[in-house]
Amino acid sequence: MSQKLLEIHNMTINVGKFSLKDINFSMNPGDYVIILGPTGCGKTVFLEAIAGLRALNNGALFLNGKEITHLPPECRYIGVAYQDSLLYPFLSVKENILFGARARKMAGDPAILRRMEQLAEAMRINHLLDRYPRFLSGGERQRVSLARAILTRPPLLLLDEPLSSLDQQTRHALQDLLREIHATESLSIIHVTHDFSEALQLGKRMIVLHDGQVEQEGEPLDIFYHPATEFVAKFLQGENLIPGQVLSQLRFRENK
Ligand SMILES: Nc1ncnc2c1ncn2[C@@H]1O[C@H](COP(=O)(O)OP(=O)(O)OP(=O)(O)O)[C@@H](O)[C@H]1O
Repeated sequence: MSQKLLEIHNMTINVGKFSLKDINFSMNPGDYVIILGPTGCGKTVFLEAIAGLRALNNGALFLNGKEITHLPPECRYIGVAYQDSLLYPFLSVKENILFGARARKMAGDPAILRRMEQLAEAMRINHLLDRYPRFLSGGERQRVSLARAILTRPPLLLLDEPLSSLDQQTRHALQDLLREIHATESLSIIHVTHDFSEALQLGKRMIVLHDGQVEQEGEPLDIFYHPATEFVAKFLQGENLIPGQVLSQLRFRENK
């Protein structure tokens, strides 16, 4: 059997009055997994635990078969991009993209500089390399943030609502880009969103979280048509997608 990329065994995390309870999860290399759920259900805590920013109260994490439960974030080499692109305002686009490489003393390596240029072209930001973040649009900032997160080819990319502060047109363009780079860069992605139509556009697999627990797991469309619990049914009903619209969105995805 092939090696799992990520395995989570009985993960429990208590933060204040909230608990992420006894999560079991695994993914294969190349998977694009969506974590969907309402505000406050624990999506960010889930990602932060994988990134190493939250300690577990119970359970264990494995990356490529190696236990990482107690490994600090900088030793996990996991890429992360957030809703707010969190670019350094005093660094140019080029310097922002190279930031992680600089921390790992790779920024002067000609291979990394070539990789940065090739990525900037793939992300359609090669004309922006000398600009500073305050002179970029929201969509351009997110492209830079994604390029920075994947520059050093992380084994896993974590996306925490990276598109939710963008207007609809920019969001759709970035969804196309994410689909493209997932394939061309052979990325493994966990993408947190509370937007089911985004899940439908991007993920082959989806986990619905509710109050710190996995409520349902499966293919997005399958979950839409066969919600396992009343909560999932009501949550997806709230998306106001009628089945015809769901199918047309899927056709859009398959035609791409
Ligand atoms: N440091 C903390 N102290 C106390 N409670 C916390 C802390 N961090 C997070 N929480 C709580 O944990 C719960 C889960 O938070 P989390 O940020 O993971 O939710 P989320 O699903 O990502 O929500 P959203 O979609 O709004 O970003 C929330 O109730 C939040 O208030």
